[in-house]
Amino acid sequence: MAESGAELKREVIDAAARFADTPDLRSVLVTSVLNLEKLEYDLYRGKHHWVPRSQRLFGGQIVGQALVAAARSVTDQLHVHSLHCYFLRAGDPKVPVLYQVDRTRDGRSFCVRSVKAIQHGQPILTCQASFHMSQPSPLEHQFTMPSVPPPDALLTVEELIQRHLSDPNVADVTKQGLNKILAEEVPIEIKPVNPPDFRRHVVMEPKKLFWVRAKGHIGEEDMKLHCCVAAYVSDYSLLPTALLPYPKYRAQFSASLDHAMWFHNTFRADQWMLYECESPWAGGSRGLVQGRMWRQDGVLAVSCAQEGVLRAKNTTQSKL
Ligand SMILES: CC(C)(COP(=O)(O)OP(=O)(O)OC[C@H]1O[C@@H](n2cnc3c(N)ncnc32)[C@H](O)[C@@H]1OP(=O)(O)O)[C@@H](O)C(=O)NCCC(=O)NCCSC(=O)CCCC(=O)O
Repeated sequence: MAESGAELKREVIDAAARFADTPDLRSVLVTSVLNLEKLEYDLYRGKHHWVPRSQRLFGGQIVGQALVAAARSVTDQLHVHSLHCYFLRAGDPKVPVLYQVDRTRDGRSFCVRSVKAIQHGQPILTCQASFHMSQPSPLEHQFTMPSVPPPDALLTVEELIQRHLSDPNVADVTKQGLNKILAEEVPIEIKPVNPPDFRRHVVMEPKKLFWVRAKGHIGEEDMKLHCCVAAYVSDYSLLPTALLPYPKYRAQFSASLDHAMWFHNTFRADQWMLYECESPWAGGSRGLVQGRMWRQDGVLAVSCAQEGVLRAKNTTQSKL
């Protein structure tokens, strides 16, 4: 006998849930990158996963791991509400990073941790993270989420690249660059709201919107873990927002200098969130970028801000 539509739907949902619980489908961010090894009291060691082509460690990985180390030293009643980091030295992908936690202050409702990320005996990042015991408040407001198509209606970056590559007029050098992007194992999925200008011909406003989520399953139990994953995700593709108005320029050297985040509401980093990125200013070989992550139901989950060094070269200048 044919199953009813509702029964069929239920079966599909159950199968998807069983599938999602299978261990090997868990996000590599949870099983490996953010799964720090404890060496000593308040001392941890992290593993690398994806290393950018710059061959310096991805800033989001270092921030995410530093937050894991900080979070391990606070009780379950405390929730991370902000962090402030400086990237002091390029991370070396050939050796692991150690994370040393200082229990800076334990207050009644707030508590602060300072984390030093260390390689070759020197700090590569300092991070201060603050945790708070939830308190009710009559003061509540937020901006309104931008109105954009839902993720189901959009293509992933990989699908957009494949579509672009199927155009026979694409230059070989562009093809090589795009194939390199396809080969990278970034543990994040992205669906741009406006298809990117792969040929970089168009002057654009320093603003972009994309849906983003961690690849794989995380589960809903551990909110602190979702914040650590969001810290990882938040550094990806944020700084390049400052380059959108300058298609004739290529960043010869770019690296994030600092990174700050504020966590406003609960969210799941393995579910689509809208990342709204904008750069209000660039100058003096630096650029400021700000980001907001929205839950699909319109709740503002995370805000972040970052300054980066951007040393740009005009690619259209004569080589004579
Ligand atoms: C920012 C710096 C480099 C600053 O250190 P510093 O000793 O003051 O270094 P520096 O003098 O700036 O030199 C760095 C480099 O820049 C060169 N340079 C210096 N001045 C100029 C110039 N005027 N024009 C062109 N190049 C210049 C220098 O010769 C240095 O080059 P070199 O490293 O020697 O090959 C350092 O603090 C650092 O490396 N911090 C860590 C930054 C980092 O690793 N951030 C995280 C990774 S970036 C990221 O994850 C964003 C990903 C975004 C994405 O793509 O999605």
